Amino acid sequence: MSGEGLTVRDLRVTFDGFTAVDGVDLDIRPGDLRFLIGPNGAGKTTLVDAVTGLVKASGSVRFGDQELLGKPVHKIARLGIGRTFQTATVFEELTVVQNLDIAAGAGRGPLTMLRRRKDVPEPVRRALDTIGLSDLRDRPAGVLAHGQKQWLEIGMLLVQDVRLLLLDEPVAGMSHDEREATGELLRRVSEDRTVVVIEHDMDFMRSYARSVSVLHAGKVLSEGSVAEVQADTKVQEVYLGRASEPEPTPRPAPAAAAASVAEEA
Ligand SMILES: Nc1ncnc2c1ncn2[C@@H]1O[C@H](COP(=O)(O)OP(=O)(O)OP(=O)(O)O)[C@@H](O)[C@H]1O
Repeated sequence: MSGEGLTVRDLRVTFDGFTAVDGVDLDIRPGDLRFLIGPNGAGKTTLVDAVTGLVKASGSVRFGDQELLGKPVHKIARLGIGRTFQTATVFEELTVVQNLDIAAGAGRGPLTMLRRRKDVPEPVRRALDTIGLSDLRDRPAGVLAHGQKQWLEIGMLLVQDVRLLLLDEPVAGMSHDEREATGELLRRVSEDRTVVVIEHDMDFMRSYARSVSVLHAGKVLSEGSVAEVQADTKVQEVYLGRASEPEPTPRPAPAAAAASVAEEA
C-alpha cells in the first residue's frame, strides 16, 4: 500500500539518569499492524510517548519524510499521528456521534457540534461504520460497554484522518468476543493506515500481528513475524517461554511509574 511508514533510529529516553529506551531502531512499513511486546518496564509506553512528543528523546523518529523529534505534541498530531491510552478517554455525557463530531472538529463552533444533527458528516458516518457503532450513534458514550468505548476512541482517531495509530493495550479488560471484534477492526483500520499496538495479550498478538518487535530493558530484543519471534530463543528466555513474567530490575521508584497491568503472557 501507499502511505507513510515509521522509521526510528537510535531512540533514547532518559529519566534522571535511568535509560528507559536505550538505542531503539524500528522500521514499520506503511500498512503494517505491528505489535510491541515485552515485560513490564521494557520501555514500550515510553517509546510511544517519545514518538508522540510526550517525553524528550534523542535519535530520530521519521514518519514518511517528516522528522518528529523536537516537534511539540500538537504539531505531531497534525502530521496524522494519534494514540490511545490504557484507559479510554471519551466524553461520557455526550453521544457517540457527538464524540466523533468533536474529534473531527472541522472548524465548527462548540454549540454546532453539540447540537444533535440528522445529517451525519461523511467521515463520521464512515467511522461509525468501521467501528461498528452506527446503531448506537445517539447513545451517550457513558452507557457503552468497555470494548465499545475503546472502539469509539479508535473512531475518534479515524475522523481526524490519523495515518499512524499507536494503541496502548486496546484489548485489556475485554471479553473474548470484544477481543475478536477489536482484532478485526485493527485489520480493517490498517488496510490503509499504519497501526502500532502495545500488547500483553499473547493470544491476541498471535492472531492479529503482521509483525512484532520485542522490547526488553529499553532495547529491541527481537523483531520479525509472529513465528520468527516465537522461535527466537532470546525471547523465550526473557518473555514468552516463562510461565510468569520476570519482575523488572529493582530500582528506585520513579516519579510517575507506569501502572502495572494484568499479565497474560
Ligand atoms: N516519568 C517517568 N519517570 C521516571 N521513570 C519512568 C517514567 N516513565 C517510565 N519510567 C520508567 O521507565 C521504564 C519503562 O517504562 P514503560 O512504562 O515505558 O514500560 P512498559 O514496557 O510500557 O511497561 P508496561 O508493560 O508495564 O506498561 C520503567 O522502569 C518505568 O518505571
